[in-house]
Amino acid sequence: MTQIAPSILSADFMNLQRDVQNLEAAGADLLHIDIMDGMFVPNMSFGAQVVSGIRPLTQLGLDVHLMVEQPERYIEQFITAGSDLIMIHAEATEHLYRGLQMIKDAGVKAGVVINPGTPVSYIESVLPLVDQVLVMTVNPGFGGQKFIPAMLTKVAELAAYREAHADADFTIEVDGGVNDQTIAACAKAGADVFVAGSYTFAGDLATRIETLKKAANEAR
Ligand SMILES: O=C(CO)[C@H](O)[C@H](O)COP(=O)(O)O
Ligand SMILES: [Fe+2]
Repeated sequence: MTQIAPSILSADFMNLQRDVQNLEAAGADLLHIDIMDGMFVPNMSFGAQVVSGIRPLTQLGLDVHLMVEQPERYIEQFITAGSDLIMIHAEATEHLYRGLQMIKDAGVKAGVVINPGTPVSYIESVLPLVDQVLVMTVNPGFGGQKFIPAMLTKVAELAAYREAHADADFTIEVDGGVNDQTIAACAKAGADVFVAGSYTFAGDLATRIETLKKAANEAR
């Protein structure tokens, strides 16, 4: 099933409540929330307080992308803040399995993320545990970057793995440079959840979300 997850990185932070509510009214399926620590990625965004602030404003699931070194230090905060799904980068911790287990033990969905330079084989041992795999289709840290088409082979590899393993029960998400031109190839490769920040906010929200959904569904 296609799910469009607008990233609030492209929202107007001084009018975040308005933008979150407009996204829900416009037909977004999830809210993608980017947390950047200025260490794992060369940019900072905001912390768990913002997730707590958003939580009572919307019924949408909060899809939290932690671009943070040693994310296990902050997992509890993001659970308490009301995240529905917490994703940690495979490259950011020596204790990937432990981090994912911490999230699952709290009854929250857990996701693993891989950077453009990280192969699917690196996360194979955690695939039976996770609810979502996020394939970065840009180098993490900034919105508005160009989609990297070579990442599609990883999406297809994950889709084939899921097909072949009865114990695999994860959605495949793509993040970075997703727009009306790039989404079809992602859907064809097997992605289910599509993050779109700059594209969604560059026009009428409902029209853009609908355009993305239609292009993904037609490509399947
Ligand atoms: O994780 C991210 C950046 O690291 C963002 O989710 C992503 O870049 C979305 O922005 P855009 O759709 O503008 O590429
Ligand atoms: Fe993201």
